[in-house]
Amino acid sequence: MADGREGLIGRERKRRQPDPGMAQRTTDEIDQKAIEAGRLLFAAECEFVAGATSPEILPPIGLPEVAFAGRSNVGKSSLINALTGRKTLARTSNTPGRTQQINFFRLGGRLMLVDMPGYGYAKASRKEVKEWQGLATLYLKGRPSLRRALLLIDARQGLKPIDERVMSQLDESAQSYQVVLTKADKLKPAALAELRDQVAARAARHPAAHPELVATSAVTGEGISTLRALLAALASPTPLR
Ligand SMILES: Nc1nc2c(ncn2[C@@H]2O[C@H](COP(=O)(O)OP(=O)(O)OP(=O)(O)O)[C@@H](O)[C@H]2O)c(=O)[nH]1
Ligand SMILES: [Mg+2]
Repeated sequence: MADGREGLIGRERKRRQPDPGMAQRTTDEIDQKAIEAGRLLFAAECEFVAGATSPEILPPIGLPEVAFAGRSNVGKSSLINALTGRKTLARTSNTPGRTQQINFFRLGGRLMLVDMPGYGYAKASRKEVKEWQGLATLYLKGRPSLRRALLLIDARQGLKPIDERVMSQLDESAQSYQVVLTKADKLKPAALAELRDQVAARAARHPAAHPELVATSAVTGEGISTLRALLAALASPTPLR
């Protein structure tokens, strides 16, 4: 299936079976419902609300938040654009380190999408790198409204030592996170399947990592409806002011 729903279906089926309220529905109907909930959420209005360069100007706690984190150039901003179906909502660039602040996008009054500055970018001045990463770390560690961090990994590069360090940091702060492969269009299906297994096995050693791994492409749309469905489950059920 082109949008990578297979993984979701397998695990959701296991997880949802004991729920007595679901007894009358088939598992496929439930999966379709999740996909539809994701479609609906991401069809809603999405607007830029704030760009924070220091902890004092983070927007007030409100909506549940999902942060897009990962190395510079991994495709964080592109994934936000692909999910929301808006090409230029988050600024993307060929130049690593483009997103230099934490950008907040309010989706349908139900979820805040948070575009993080990338890590592992060597060219910026040391002071700048320290400042962005200080802010990012502070945000990831101490934000009560952060429901999940998505840790993006470039499918062409796989998990790097710096990603593992970030994962360990998230484990230590008990911040739930989920690995998302990006640029899946760059790999042949067999190589992608192998990478998925490899990364999933490594992620399984990290206590705060969510077991589900999603492979995405902002170019082909692979995995986008699956990720929308997963994020819809984290959103506020009703719009908040
Ligand atoms: N082939 C392919 N290219 C992608 C994909 N997603 C992003 N890119 C490209 O990767 C480059 C970086 O994308 P961005 O979305 O700006 O990456 P980022 O992680 O936000 O980068 P920083 O903000 O600098 O940390 C751009 O040239 C994108 O066009 C994808 O799914 N497939
Ligand atoms: Mg960016």
